[in-house]
Amino acid sequence: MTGAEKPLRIAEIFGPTIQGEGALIGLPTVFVRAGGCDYRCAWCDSMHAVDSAYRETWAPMSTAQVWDRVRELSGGGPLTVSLSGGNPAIQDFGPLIAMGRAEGYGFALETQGSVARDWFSELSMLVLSPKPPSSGEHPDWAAFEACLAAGQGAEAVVMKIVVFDDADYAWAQEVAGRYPDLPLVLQPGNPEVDPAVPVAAQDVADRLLWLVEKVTADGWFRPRLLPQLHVMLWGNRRGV
Ligand SMILES: C[S@@+](CC[C@H](N)C(=O)[O-])C[C@H]1O[C@@H](n2cnc3c(N)ncnc32)[C@H](O)[C@@H]1O
Ligand SMILES: Nc1nc2[nH]cc(C(=O)O)c2c(=O)[nH]1
Ligand code: SF4
Ligand SMILES: [Mg+2]
Repeated sequence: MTGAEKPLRIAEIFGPTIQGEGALIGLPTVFVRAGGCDYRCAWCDSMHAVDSAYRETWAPMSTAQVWDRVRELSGGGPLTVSLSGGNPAIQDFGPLIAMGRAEGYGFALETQGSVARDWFSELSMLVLSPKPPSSGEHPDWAAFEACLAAGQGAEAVVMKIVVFDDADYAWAQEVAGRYPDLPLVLQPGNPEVDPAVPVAAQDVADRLLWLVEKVTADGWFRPRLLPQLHVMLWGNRRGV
């Protein structure tokens, strides 16, 4: 590590796999999962990157070390790297994005929209995923709007809302109405987040069907409804 650079805390780097969620669903990608989060969602499927009990498993890595691993896994790529976590926005991924972009890679980043960074403008896609009532968290809308402003220069900004129940659905409709110009994805929530417990693809499909029936019954034609494709394929296994 050089000079005064603060190491990144990295929970895992894995791939190539496919992007299982949202607007880039199905696209081959390599994941960089940052360790640490300012939220504690009741149903978080990535607690190994959130709970400080796992802190010892997060590797301190320089930007160059992270980049070397991404390059190794992607066989020289280029592809669209997925930055997730935890909340990747609580760390400085600006230098990594600059390094990758210089080699023709793109970057998509998933965040709840609680912390804005100027380097959001360098992203191929900023995915903002404000948390619904079932999460137990309460979005700070001023921070969310700062994220939207910071993402102005990004190639795309998308809102992705997880829906577990009727209250989340009503909340998603209300929030979507406040941001009429944002492309919107609704994703059914997965109540089973233990990596050791298998998830039946049919259960994922059933939860998506519940959501499809709601939006079609309501004549709400704006959102795109997508499952967590990786959960259908691999359940909650880590590293895929
Ligand atoms: C693990 S989070 C990490 C990035 C960021 N902290 C966030 O929440 O947007 C990645 C995505 O997974 C979603 N997610 C987390 N747990 C989930 C679950 N049990 N079912 C469905 N989606 C979930 C989040 O809402 C977010 O869109
Ligand atoms: N394949 C795959 N797609 C994903 N999309 C979002 C993920 C995440 O945990 O942020 C994720 C993940 O963990 N794996
Ligand atoms: S904000 Fe994202 S990573 Fe953090 S606890 Fe919620 S779902 Fe998990
Ligand atoms: Mg996940």
